[in-house]
Amino acid sequence: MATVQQLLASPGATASPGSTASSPKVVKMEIERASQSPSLHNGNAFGGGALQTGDHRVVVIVYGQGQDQIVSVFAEVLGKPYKMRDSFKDVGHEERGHVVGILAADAKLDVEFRNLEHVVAINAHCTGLGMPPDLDLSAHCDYEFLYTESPFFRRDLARFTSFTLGQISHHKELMEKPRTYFISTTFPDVRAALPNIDILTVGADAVEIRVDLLREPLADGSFSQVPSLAYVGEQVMLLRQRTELPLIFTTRCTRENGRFPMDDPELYYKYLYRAIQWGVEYIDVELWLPEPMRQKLYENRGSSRIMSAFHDFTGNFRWPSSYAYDVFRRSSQYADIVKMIAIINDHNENFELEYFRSKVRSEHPEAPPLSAVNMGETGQFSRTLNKVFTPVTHPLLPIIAAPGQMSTAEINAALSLLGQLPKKNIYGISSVASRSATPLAPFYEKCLNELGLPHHFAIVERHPGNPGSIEPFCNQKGFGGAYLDPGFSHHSLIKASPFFSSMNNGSGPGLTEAARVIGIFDTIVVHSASSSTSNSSPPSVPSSPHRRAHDGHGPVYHHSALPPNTTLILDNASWKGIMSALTRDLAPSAYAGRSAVVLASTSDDAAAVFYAMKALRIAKIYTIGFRTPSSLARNAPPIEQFISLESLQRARSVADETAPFVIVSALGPDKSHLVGMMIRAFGAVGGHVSNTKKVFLNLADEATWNKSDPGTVAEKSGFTAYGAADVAAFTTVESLRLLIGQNVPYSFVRLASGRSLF
Ligand SMILES: O=C1C[C@@](O)(C(=O)O)C[C@@H](O)[C@@H]1O
Repeated sequence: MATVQQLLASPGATASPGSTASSPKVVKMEIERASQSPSLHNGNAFGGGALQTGDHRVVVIVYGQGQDQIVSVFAEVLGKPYKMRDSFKDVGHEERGHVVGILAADAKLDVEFRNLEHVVAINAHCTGLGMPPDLDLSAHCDYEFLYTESPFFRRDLARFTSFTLGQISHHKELMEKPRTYFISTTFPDVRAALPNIDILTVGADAVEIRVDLLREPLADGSFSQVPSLAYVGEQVMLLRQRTELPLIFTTRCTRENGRFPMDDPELYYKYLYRAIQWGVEYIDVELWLPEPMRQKLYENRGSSRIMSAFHDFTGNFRWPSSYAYDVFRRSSQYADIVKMIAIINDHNENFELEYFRSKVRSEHPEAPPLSAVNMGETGQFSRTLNKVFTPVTHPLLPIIAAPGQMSTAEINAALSLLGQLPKKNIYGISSVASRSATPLAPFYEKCLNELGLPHHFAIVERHPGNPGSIEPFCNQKGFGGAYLDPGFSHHSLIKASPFFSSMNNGSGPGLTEAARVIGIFDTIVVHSASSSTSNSSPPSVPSSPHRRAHDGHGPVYHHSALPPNTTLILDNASWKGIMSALTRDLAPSAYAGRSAVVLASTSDDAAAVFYAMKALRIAKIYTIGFRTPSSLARNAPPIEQFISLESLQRARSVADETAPFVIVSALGPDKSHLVGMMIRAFGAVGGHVSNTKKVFLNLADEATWNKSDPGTVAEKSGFTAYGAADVAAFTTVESLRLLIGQNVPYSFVRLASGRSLF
């Protein structure tokens, strides 16, 4: 597989920016070429992040006394075997492909002198033991993972590992989204937020932790002026254990409406760099901080992204001034996002901000995206117009983080009043059987309400034998998109529907790469060129020739009641649901180079699985129960059909890392004997390569299985099992993103829909 070498700075052993420590470490990482990864190809991502091959150095876990089991959990998440060693100098070339554990007391002796090209050091510290992490180890390791022994949040470890080691990244996908929001939490102790975190974060793409607002209680009953690193670390850990959203780490200074003192800039470096080591996705770096410090943070940001921050509370700031352009220029130097926020006196200054926004965008197309709003009531209008990481509040928060902050629902209501968010009809198109399995209507209504969206949602039935029966729902002025459960073949749709086949001068509707390769679509996205909010546009414009034939040529549908500047795009969300479920507790690397067994009765049931497998770099797929058409096989990992017992035996006898590692079944209870046989056949063999448990995913509706649920059987045979419910919830997150353009976290989907529904 072709790779490109990219130089990425990784956080390494560090010193303060003013010290004479060596220059930032530059480490070679292999990043897959975009065009070869389904996830990148599509401009889409899984679980909120695009897949990359990441950091290839030997991962060394520094663990505390009595905590050696954490090494095996890291190894399991990464899908690697592990070894214990006594020092960093013992980590040689034989350790390649392994995770290595070194006891903290031993690691302290030579962590500073480790070979940075060869190893990446993670200080794993259990906060439950009552001691803060060792300061030297914190400072000298590349990263630090804080965890609690009980309950142990395996997902947090999978996420930390995938992110810090560069296997997933959220940033690209978020920046492609038409609108992004972050919620500024203002709790003195995040524990107060946790019971409501699912509802608080509906509509948010990231969660800001205002470190300066945290209040660490002291023994004498008072609060420390600045919360200690140990306290902040624990707060970050607690928050991250409970939300899958990227975090933004903010130490807002006193001059900019915060509480962090300004007399010692070094303090900021200490906290912000530690946040990078903790694997926080976004680091807010204020522009007033010394340039060498900002530069050093930027160059050592590893996988984290820097959000430069500038606030002006004087009331004298003017968007048309050369000062404003200078602030943008200086911010851009060391930032992945530039944030500029000011107090204004007159409503017209909102329009000045819009002019500023469009000017910097057109004059500096290469500059980082700009997130800019005005504060106070007068500035609220600008909060409805900003599209990149708009800060939002929520009624459940104790205080607003800045004057004039609005909630996502308030912003949407304002957009709606201004005619920027017209009411649309969104449909769940299902067959009779799936309709009873997933009554999603109340859930969608709950989401639309919570987000203050004016849309109307309805479940409608389609005639199983007639794909064209969906026409009347789609060919209407207010059509706002649909999900289809189950999805169906776009070829059959085009054949059966004059409305769809006549689109784009006869080329048909747009197709995303995923829908084209999989052959099945399960989402219809409406892309309206005139809608400034683009609330239902897809994250990327598909590259199919169909769409290109139409681009920019005015009215396209001959018989359509859809507005002429509207394009329908067929997408597939299921493959991402599958991939998100498979990578919930494992890093993508756990799948790379392994093989899979896929059971289904038709290739249509397996197509989305194949696409997910390709993105996960599965090396081979064994199939059972169906033949794979060549069009599907061309875009999938190499496929071998089990046609005899011998071929099955051959696969069973593979003893290296290419042995079957994951079984995905789409077969119903009537084929339970076959599913059980495969589970037994592959449960006990080939498990010696790493200590990672094999994975079983049941895509068939769980409700129909009763006692013989193959997930339970698989767990008894040593698999980690996931079910259709997990995939359905992740797929719903993806459909909502595509249809209403807003993020509804997985945990909320599971919570609001009720477990029994998924
Ligand atoms: O920078 C910002 C934006 C903000 O100041 C606002 O105006 O909404 C709120 C802060 O919490 C955040 O860090």
